[in-house]
Amino acid sequence: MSATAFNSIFFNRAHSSNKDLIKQQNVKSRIKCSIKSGIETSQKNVRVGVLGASGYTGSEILRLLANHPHFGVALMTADRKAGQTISSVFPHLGTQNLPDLIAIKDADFSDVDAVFCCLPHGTTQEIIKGLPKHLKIVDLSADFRLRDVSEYEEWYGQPHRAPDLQKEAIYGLTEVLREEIKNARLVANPGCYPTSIQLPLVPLIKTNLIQTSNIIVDAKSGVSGAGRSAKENLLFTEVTEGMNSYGVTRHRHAPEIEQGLADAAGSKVTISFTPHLIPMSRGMQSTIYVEMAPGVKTEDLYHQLKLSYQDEEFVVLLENGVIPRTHSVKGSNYCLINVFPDRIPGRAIIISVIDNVVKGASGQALQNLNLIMGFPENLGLSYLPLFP
Ligand SMILES: NC(=O)C1=CN([C@@H]2O[C@H](COP(=O)(O)OP(=O)(O)OC[C@H]3O[C@@H](n4cnc5c(N)ncnc54)[C@H](OP(=O)(O)O)[C@@H]3O)[C@@H](O)[C@H]2O)C=CC1
Ligand SMILES: CC(=O)N[C@@H](CCC(=O)OP(=O)(O)O)C(=O)O
Repeated sequence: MSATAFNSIFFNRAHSSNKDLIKQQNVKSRIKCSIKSGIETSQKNVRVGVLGASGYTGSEILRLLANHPHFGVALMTADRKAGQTISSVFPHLGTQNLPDLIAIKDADFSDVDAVFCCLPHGTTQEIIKGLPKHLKIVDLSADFRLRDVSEYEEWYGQPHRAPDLQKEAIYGLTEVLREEIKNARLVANPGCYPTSIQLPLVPLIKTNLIQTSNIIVDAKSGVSGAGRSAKENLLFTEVTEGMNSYGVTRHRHAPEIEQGLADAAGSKVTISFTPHLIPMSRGMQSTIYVEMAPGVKTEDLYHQLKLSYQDEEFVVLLENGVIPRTHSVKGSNYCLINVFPDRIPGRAIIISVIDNVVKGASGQALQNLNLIMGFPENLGLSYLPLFP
């Protein structure tokens, strides 16, 4: 289908009244956010802001948007790097015709349709609370992921600053909550560990193939998962040639994962979860140990996952026996999964890999904004991985 045909389908579907249609066409004609990516400026008919564009997830959104036929970057913010050009901060994006980085307080959102919010958790609630209500928002931070604000306060150690907005937020695990996301104004994009863990477990729990009482997750992340700001434990000397677990028994992603698994089970679920930092820049593996329901075999888990994801572009069950590797998802929006029999009867081992910055953050965020705006959800995302 041509991009022009997409445009007319999109505008007819998403904007039913003539008034809205004219408004959108005006927005389209005003667009100046040209991008030297082979996609014509005139086709970029949705104006997008990237808040936190000088960070890892913000820059990854910009990389993905370079190949998006409809989303043009109208505005980009930074904190310490406000006032700088994108090519000085990220030379790999310097070929793109992007606006300069500005402080959020100087941003004018009147001509912007949607924002990706790529800001640190804890500061995001206050910022989103102050944004104009016409904006569609995909928030990559953890600030709106936990439905229960008291649980947020317990795990994040500070009061929730936007409890009313929390009620409106839809959790953005795309393959699981697609229909809800389509109608959302504010999407709470999942954390990277929660994405890699829930994608394999939710279908197995929903179909009662595994016990929910004894789930153990051993997960590993590349260092970009911790963001771009300088921290002592992220120095090259601290990270290289070694690995370490962190957040043992108390990582803030545990309640997020348990919330999603409890929704699938219809009852409370508690997991053992230990994350590790390993010396690579991007990538994430979750190795998940589960106890199967009585009479269930590993092949049943495999077939159920195959069935659940048979129509999904980005969640892929590998061939029997093939081990998922982080190398095989680098730079892409894929989640690769496989299931193996444990030597202990009745138990299975599930391995799930993603790129933490793509499917674990910016890629899934783009999938979600595509859905909200009525576009095919894979637009801008059909990259093959960068193996090796
Ligand atoms: N990295 C990852 O793999 C994942 C990250 N996330 C979440 O996404 C969000 C962004 O992460 P990431 O890109 O890694 O983080 P970075 O630290 O790399 O980037 C943070 C961005 O926010 C800006 N910023 C920092 N403080 C403020 C402030 N007080 N007001 C306005 N802007 C501010 C920074 O600007 P400047 O650089 O100019 O100071 C920068 O642009 C976080 O909430 C993170 O937890 C979610 C999933 C995975
Ligand atoms: C390696 C590393 O430090 N990873 C981060 C998780 C990244 C992520 O998904 O973070 P949010 O929940 O903040 O969005 C961590 O463990 O806190």
